[in-house]
Amino acid sequence: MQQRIAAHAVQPNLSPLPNVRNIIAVGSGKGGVGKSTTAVNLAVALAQDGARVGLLDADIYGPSIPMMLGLHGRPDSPDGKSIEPLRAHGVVAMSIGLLVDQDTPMIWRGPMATSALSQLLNDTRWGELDYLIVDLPPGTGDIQLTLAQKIPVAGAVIVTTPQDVATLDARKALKMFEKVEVPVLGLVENMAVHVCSHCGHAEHIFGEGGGRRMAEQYGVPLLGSLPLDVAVRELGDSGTPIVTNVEKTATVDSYKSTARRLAIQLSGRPQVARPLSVSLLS
Ligand SMILES: Nc1ncnc2c1ncn2[C@@H]1O[C@H](COP(=O)(O)OP(=O)(O)OP(=O)(O)O)[C@@H](O)[C@H]1O
Repeated sequence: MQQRIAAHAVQPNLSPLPNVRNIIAVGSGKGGVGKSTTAVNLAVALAQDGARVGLLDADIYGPSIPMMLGLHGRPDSPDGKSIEPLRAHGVVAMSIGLLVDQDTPMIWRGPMATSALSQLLNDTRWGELDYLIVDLPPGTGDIQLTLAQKIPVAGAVIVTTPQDVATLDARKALKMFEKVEVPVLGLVENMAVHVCSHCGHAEHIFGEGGGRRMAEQYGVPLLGSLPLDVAVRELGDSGTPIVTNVEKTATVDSYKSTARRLAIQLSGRPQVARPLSVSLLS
């Protein structure tokens, strides 16, 4: 039988979800930095390495995971209570975007949004998972803080671009996770460099080295620097995350190595015995 990934410690006052060994939150201080794209590709890359992976789209106001994974149709609820996640590219996924009309704007206030997410987390039939990646809403407001406090996470990943305005907000995300005792497993610097597909010229459109500087300053690992690559956007829009591309490109490599570094960072955290108790979020 294949060796399974261990469960790692969560916030001191919470218990891990049964059957879900490690919840990893993906956050960003700022919107539009590529948090969802990164979450999707990391989830698929971990599954490609043999892990059992789930993806929860907690970006309730702009759920983009269904499109990025190419998911269609409504999830089943055989008993009228629990919901069956949908499956794509080796990952099981759940999103509020699968349960409401695409054109319906989410106008919920904080408490409603967090209780809807708690329900999605608890009522989805995830099955046995090694990793559940949670794509948080962008920012560091009340909703994000409440989620970081209530979801029993083993660690967080912060996505930023190298630009000063993005790293400034990413620092706030880092502080937010520290405040609620969620270990930051590392930073991912997205859109770090653009290589012209015609002439090969490398250009640092959003500045150079912002992610590395921030990682060094705060003593957190830089899990990866991902290029700005039109294929990431095109494939994301068509529901086939770039890591599913059989062509071995530098971009595919950088996502896969980022996923491996993430798994290694998590494996160094304190382990817990097999989770038995049910975590009830309110
Ligand atoms: N490395 C990349 N190269 C090219 N395009 C990218 C890259 N990363 C993300 N994108 C594109 O940038 C846009 C924003 O990405 P995404 O939706 O993942 O960001 P986000 O931070 O989750 O946004 P939001 O704050 O709205 O949730 C998308 O069109 C996506 O395809």
